[in-house]
Order: sequence, then C-alpha cells, then structure tokens
Amino acid sequence: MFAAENGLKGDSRLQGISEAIRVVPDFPKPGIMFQDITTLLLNHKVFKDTVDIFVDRYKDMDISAVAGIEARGFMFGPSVALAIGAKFVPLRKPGKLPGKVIAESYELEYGKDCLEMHVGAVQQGDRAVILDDLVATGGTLSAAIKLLERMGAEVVECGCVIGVPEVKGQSRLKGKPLYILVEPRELEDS
Ligand SMILES: O=P(O)(O)OC[C@H]1O[C@H](OP(=O)(O)OP(=O)(O)O)[C@H](O)[C@@H]1O
Ligand SMILES: Nc1ncnc2[nH]cnc12
Repeated sequence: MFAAENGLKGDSRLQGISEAIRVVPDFPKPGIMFQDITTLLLNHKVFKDTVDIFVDRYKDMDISAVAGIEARGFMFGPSVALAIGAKFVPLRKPGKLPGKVIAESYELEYGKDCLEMHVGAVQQGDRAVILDDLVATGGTLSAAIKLLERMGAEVVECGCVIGVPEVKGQSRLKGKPLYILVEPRELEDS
C-alpha cells in the first residue's frame, strides 16, 4: 500500500490516504484502473493530512515556486504553496492561459496531451517543486520539468500522492527526485 523510501514508513496517515482513494476500473478506457482522488478530497482529515505531508516535506527546502499540473495538481498545489510561502504556478492544458506561453507535448497511458506555462511565471533563481495527484508513465511530469527548466527554474523534486515505487516514469524525470505517498490501489481493496 505504501510507496517505499518516502521516509513515512509507519505513518498512520498514509493508510487513511490510501483507503480514501476510489478505484474505478475501465475508466476512461478499458484496462485502466482509474485512481480517483475526489473521494479523498471529500474527507477533510485525509485531505489535510495529504497537504500537511507535502508541507512538512517542502517547508524548509527554500522552495519559491510550487507548480501544479492541470487538473488534479490544482487540488493540492495551491494549499501547499500558501503554507510554505511560495508562489503557485499553474501548468495548463492547451489554449487555457491568456498570456504568452511555452508548450511541451507528451504521451499519456490513454492518449496524447500538451502542457503550457506562462512566460515569466518562473525565472532563473526559482527553486520549484511540481505537484500532481498521480504519476503513471511520467510523461506529464517530464513535460512539466522541461517547461520549468526552459524558463530557468531549478526543479528540486516532483511530488505525487499516488505512484508505483519503481515507477517507469522515474527514468523519464531527468534524474529529479520523485516523492510519492502511496501506491495505486487495487480494486479488491476499495
Ligand atoms: O504519468 P503520466 O502517464 O503522464 O500520467 C499522469 C497524469 O495523468 C493524469 O492526468 P490527466 O492527463 O488524465 O488529466 P486530468 O488531471 O485533467 O484529468 C494525472 O492527473 C497526471 O497528471
Ligand atoms: N490509472 C490512473 N488513474 C488516475 N489517473 C491516471 N492518470 C494516468 N493513469 C491514471
């Protein structure tokens, strides 16, 4: 249930987080075991525990920017940014940001997509963490890393609520550390 090497072994909050995630088989396509964090958001204690764990992790790391990935990274990123005194940078799907943007395309388990970031949202000297709900192939995080680095920011770590410890994606993350709270849930646990 718990992702190895997050330094949280024995932390009872992780069980609550894992149990609050709903598994929906065959969504949005046959064969995908969808990890639904909306059920976690409905539980105030578990939602707060999740945010608190990221805040504890990043509060003393001199982080100036928290980048959140649309849509589900927006559900955790702003709370963490406010608590650690960092700015929040939304990384959005194409055509949503009104200013000048840079873009990176990537492949998903179930399709293709692209992320955009406003030019000037981060700059050289910024120390950033990227937050999302889940890492699967790592394609999304790797596009996010590229966006931030193209603007001169240092990506210190990527943080996700859910991921497999030996996530294939880790090799795609340009050696950036990946901090995962829990492993994906199986259907029989839900
Ligand atoms: O590691 P990867 O294989 O790249 O997959 C992970 C991404 O997939 C999901 O988002 P999705 O693209 O489904 O968009 P959504 O948050 O807008 O639903 C998830 O929230 C991650 O951002
Ligand atoms: N299995 C999964 N559940 C939820 N979001 C995802 N994004 C990519 N794979 C996913």
